[in-house]
Amino acid sequence: MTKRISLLGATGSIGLQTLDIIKEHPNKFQLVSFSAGRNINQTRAILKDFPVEVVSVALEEDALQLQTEFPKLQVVFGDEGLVQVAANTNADVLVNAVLGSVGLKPTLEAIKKGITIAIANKETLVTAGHLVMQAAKENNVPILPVDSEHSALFQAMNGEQRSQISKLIITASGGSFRDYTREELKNVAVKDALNHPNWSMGAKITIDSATMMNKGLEVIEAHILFNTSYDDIEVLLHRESIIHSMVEFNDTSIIAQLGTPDMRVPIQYALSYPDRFERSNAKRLNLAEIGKLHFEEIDYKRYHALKLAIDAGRAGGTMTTVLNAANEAAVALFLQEKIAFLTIDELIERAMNEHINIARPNLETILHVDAETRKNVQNMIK
Ligand SMILES: NC(=O)C1=CN([C@@H]2O[C@H](COP(=O)(O)OP(=O)(O)OC[C@H]3O[C@@H](n4cnc5c(N)ncnc54)[C@H](OP(=O)(O)O)[C@@H]3O)[C@@H](O)[C@H]2O)C=CC1
Ligand SMILES: CC(=O)[C@@H](O)[C@H](O)COP(=O)(O)O
Ligand SMILES: [Mn+2]
Repeated sequence: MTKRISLLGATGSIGLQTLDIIKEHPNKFQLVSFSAGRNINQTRAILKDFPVEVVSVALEEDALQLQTEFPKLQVVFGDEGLVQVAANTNADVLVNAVLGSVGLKPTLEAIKKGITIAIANKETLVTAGHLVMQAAKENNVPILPVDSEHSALFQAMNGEQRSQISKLIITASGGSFRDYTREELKNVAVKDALNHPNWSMGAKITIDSATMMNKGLEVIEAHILFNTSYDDIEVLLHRESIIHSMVEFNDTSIIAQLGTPDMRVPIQYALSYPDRFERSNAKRLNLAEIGKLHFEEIDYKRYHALKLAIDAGRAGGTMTTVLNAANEAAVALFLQEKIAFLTIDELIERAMNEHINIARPNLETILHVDAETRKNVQNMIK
C-alpha cells in the first residue's frame, strides 16, 4: 500500500533527501503536502516534481506569489501554515524535518489527528518531549526516529526486551574542531565551523556538532524517545561516524548499527518501517577499506555544551526549553558573525543560570519560556 507523506522542512538538507527517497519509490510513497521556509526557488522546483495538495511557506508575500503561479494549489504560510501541513489528514506519515522548536505545535497537531511521526526535528523533543510522548501515547501514534543515532538505537533494540537493556552508547564525531583545544577555539571562523568532517548537513546542526550541543540534544532526545535514565546513556567519541550508536544489554552483548554516513538510510528506514527495503542509494560500507575504527572518552571540560545539555536534561522541567531556545538564538548570532564561537556556550549557561525551573510545564508555559529565553539572549549581547 502507498504511504502518503506530509513533509515539514522540504527545502532543507533532510527534506531534500526525503524527497529523493519518495521519488526513488513511487509505488511505495506519495507526497501530499509540504512546508518550506524562505527558499521559494527550491519550493517552485519541488512543486514541479510533486503535484501536492497543500504547501506552506514562511512569508505571506511568498504565499500570494505562489498562489498566482499555482492556482490549483492550496498555499498557506507562517506558523499556522506549518500546522495546516502537519495536520493534513490525507497523510499517513508526517516527516518533521523543520529546523527548531517551531516544529512543536505542528507535531502535536499531527499526533492529535493520528498521523505517524517520523522525527528529525530534535529541537521539538528537547523543548517539550514529555508533551509529544504523552500525546503520542494517548493517541496511539508511533514516533519514529530519523536522527542517525536514534535510528541506530531503534534498530539495535528491535525485537529486544527493554528490561534487558543496560545502556545506550551514542557516538559523536567531535565535529569540525575536534582537534582544537578550548584555547584554540577562541577565534575560529564561521566557515571553518561549517566544515563537518563526516556529514553534509544544514548550518545550524553543523554548528551544534562543532560545540557538541548536537550530542547534548541527542542525549535528551534518547532519554525522551526510549524512556532511558540519563545514568544509562553514554557518549563516546568516534571519529569515523561509521557506528551510528549502540545498545548494551545486561548479558554484556552490544548491538551496533553501522553504515556509511548517509542520512538517506535512517530516513528510508523510518519511512519503510516496520519493513526494510531491498535497496538504497547510499554507498555500501567496506570495513576492510576503512581498516580501523577509533573510540575515545569524552572530555566534558572541552565540550562544555554537552555538559550543559546533560545538566538541563537531568534538571528537567522548563530547563531543556531554555537550553534549546538559548542555543537556537546563540547559534543564529554566531552564524551572523555577531558573537564568537565560545560565546555560544556562555550565553546558554547564563540563560540556564538565570532561569527558575518550572516542573511539568504545559504547552503555553513552554512557548512562553521559549520566547522569553530568545529575548534574554538578544539582550545579553546588547
Ligand atoms: N541535516 C542532517 O543531516 C540532520 C538533521 N537533523 C535535524 O533535522 C532538522 C532539519 O535539519 P536540516 O535539514 O539540516 O536543516 P536545514 O537548515 O537544511 O533545513 C531546515 C528546513 O526548515 C525550514 N525552516 C527553517 N526555519 C523555519 C521556520 N521558522 N518556519 C518554517 N520553515 C523553516 C527551512 O526552510 P528554507 O530553507 O526554505 O528557509 C528548511 O526547509 C533539525 O532539527 C536537525 O537537527 C537530524 C539529524 C541529521
Ligand atoms: C547525521 C546526524 O545524525 C547528525 O546529528 C550527526 O550525528 C552529526 O554528527 P556529530 O554530532 O556526531 O558530529
Ligand atoms: Mn544525529
